[in-house]
Amino acid sequence: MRIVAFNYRDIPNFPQSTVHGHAGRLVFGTLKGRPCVCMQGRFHLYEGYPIQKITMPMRIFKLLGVETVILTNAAGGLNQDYKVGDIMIIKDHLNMPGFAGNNPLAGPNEERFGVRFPCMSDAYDRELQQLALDVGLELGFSDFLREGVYCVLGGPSFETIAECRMLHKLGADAVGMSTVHEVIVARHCGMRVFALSLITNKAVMDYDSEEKANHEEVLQTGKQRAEQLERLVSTIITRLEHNNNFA
Ligand SMILES: O=P(O)(O)O[C@@H]1C[C@H](O)[C@@H](CO)O1
Ligand code: HPA
Repeated sequence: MRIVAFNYRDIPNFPQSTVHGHAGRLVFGTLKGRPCVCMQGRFHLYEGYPIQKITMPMRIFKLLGVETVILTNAAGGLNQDYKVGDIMIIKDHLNMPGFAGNNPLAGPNEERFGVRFPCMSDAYDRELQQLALDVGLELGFSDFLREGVYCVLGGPSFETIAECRMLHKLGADAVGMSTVHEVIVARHCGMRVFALSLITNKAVMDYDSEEKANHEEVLQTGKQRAEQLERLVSTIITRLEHNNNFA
């Protein structure tokens, strides 16, 4: 497979990855015959970037002709049935920074991308969720494939026990520090969105627990499930190719 990669630092006005484990490259290539562009590393609020800057790649992708965006993240599991290593198909989100007015679409609306008040009740494409479940079944991944609600916080501190308990009560199954802002901007400009969380750690919900969330565990679980995640995503992409409804 031929790929062409650009370091973020060589792309004018592109933000730089500052997080350990995020390579900071934009990779163009074909995956199972379909043209793709892949971000090796994303941007987060906690890196200090304005929210419009961390979501800028979504608008670049739209201008490049991208129709479907597949987002992945690492997240802490709030749902007590979840295990480390589970892959959660995101069916909805809670946008905590958005509750406080920190929304990537705040400010003058860019009409060439989308409407002032975009709907978010259909943010996560249901056909793609079903496709992922079907593909997961075929690949024998059903034991660790889940569906749930992802909650974004600003980070970079991990959550307190009280915060985890509250988020769980509010209906979140997993908590993280990314994705939702990208989803909002991608949906605003009409791209189809599918998103997955890898449950890299269990959120600490109990004052007797000795467990502590840490980035090393997040990276380690990511490595352990990387191959399966790659098979899941690449097989989903293959199926997009075979179904005109998805093109
Ligand atoms: O970019 P994601 O959301 O996958 O990364 C998560 C959130 C923090 O950046 C980091 C914490 O370990 O992982
Ligand atoms: N909380 C927030 N973000 C995360 C977590 C977590 O427990 N794990 C990976 N990213």
